[in-house]
Amino acid sequence: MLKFIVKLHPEIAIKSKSVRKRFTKLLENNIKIVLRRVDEKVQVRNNWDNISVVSLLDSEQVRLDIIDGLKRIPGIVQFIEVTETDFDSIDDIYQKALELIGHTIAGKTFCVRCKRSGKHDFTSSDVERYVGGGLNQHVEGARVKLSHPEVTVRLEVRDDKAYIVTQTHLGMAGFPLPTQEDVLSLMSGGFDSGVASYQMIRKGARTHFLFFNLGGAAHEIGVKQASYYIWKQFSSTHKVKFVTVDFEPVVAEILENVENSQMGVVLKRMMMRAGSQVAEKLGVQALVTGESIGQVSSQTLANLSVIDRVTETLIIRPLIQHDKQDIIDIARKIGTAEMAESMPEYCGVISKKPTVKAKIKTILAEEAKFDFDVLNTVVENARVMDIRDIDTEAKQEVKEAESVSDLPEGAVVVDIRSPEEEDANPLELEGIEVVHLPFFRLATKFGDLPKDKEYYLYCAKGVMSQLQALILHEEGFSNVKVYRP
Ligand SMILES: Nc1ncnc2c1ncn2[C@@H]1O[C@H](COP(=O)(O)OP(=O)(O)OP(=O)(O)O)[C@@H](O)[C@H]1O
Repeated sequence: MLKFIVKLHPEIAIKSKSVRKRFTKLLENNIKIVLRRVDEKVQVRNNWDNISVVSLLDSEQVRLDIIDGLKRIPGIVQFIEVTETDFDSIDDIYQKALELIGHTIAGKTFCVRCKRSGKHDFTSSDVERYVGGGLNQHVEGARVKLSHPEVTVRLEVRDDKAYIVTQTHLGMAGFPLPTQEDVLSLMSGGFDSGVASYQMIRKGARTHFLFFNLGGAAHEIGVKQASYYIWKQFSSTHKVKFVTVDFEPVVAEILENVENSQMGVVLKRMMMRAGSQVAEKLGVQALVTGESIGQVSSQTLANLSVIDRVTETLIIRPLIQHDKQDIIDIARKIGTAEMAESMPEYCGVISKKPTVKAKIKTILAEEAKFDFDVLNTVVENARVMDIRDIDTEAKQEVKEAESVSDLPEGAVVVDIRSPEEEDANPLELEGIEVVHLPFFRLATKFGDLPKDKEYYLYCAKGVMSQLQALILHEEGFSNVKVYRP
């Protein structure tokens, strides 16, 4: 039996009874949805102070999948893994503790904490002393230290069962989805907008995605895949929309009419205007961007203030004070960094000397030359899709092989992982030709491979391989598929 206990987030625990009830109910439901994909009979119980998860599928893979699932559900700060055991005496509890957690205290200071409920002829302190004493004596280098020990061994005795905490895991924290109102995240696919979207999901806001296509087909593919990935990883319990607005006509109008140094701010204001209209259509109250103070010369307070004044809609900038390195670290942790690194960026407008001190009067004068029918038309023609269709469409476009036996005769597998990843986990496929071409070289080197073969891209998670295959298709390489075992 696998058992986990999801501790209640301290920020949820201090809420009023009715709010706490609503939050924990949502969390319970989300846990059920995610974990039923691992074990459809998983038992999830809301015990008010915690939520317990039990699976009778006693396999290591199921255990790892449950841990992975719980780590990707907003609103979970911490969860513990527990082993349940029967006992007749305190010594039975000690023996089981020695077997399960003895190795975790070797060479360390530790203490034992026990909670007890039910009728027993011993107290919880008796258990702490007996188990602590035994471990102190029999585990190499382990030493009891009651204040500030390196490891705390946690036990619970409830009636005729004892529970031993074998591991503590950290979750993504935040609040359960959807305890906050919906938001619409402006996604450009770089490090920032991906992390900003993740931060809003983490805070319990159902996060829809909006992409302004400035003219790069490969960029659109990249942003769609990155958005789908973020949704699938952290908020797949709730359906969201992905919206594409064709911004090429708006860019053309800006290039033609707006003074060079003001183009960047005007483009952002056009995005906010369009974003507000799309948000209204979707019934969403706030826009999210990945902007951060001083990150690029145009992201100054003066410019952000002028950008804000274009709309009444709330604009949230979760990364406003983050350093770039922090953002990249988070992107790496959540798995969007490689996608951001390989995102074919498309700027649309490039100013030689972009203003860092936009003035509302100057901007309004520039915008007076702009034909707003162009903006209204692109918003009217916005394509709103269910985010799940991104994957369906991608799978229709790029064929997949799920095992070596699916690979046709003469097929070549292209390992697109980074050299470090390849070294750590080499890909060995008997009888199949494997070529190594890291994803960041595909754009420049794929064309050099012989044209008469079929290529199956491979990466660890199957996300980058799909993204890169779609981009290569867009570039005319129809002989590219995905190998996703
Ligand atoms: N084509 C676009 N579609 C949707 N949103 C966009 C687009 N371009 C920019 N944005 C929004 O504006 C923010 C700032 O964009 P900008 O290009 O100035 O900075 P950036 O550092 O390149 O952002 P990112 O790392 O997110 O690509 C982005 O984080 C995103 O929220």
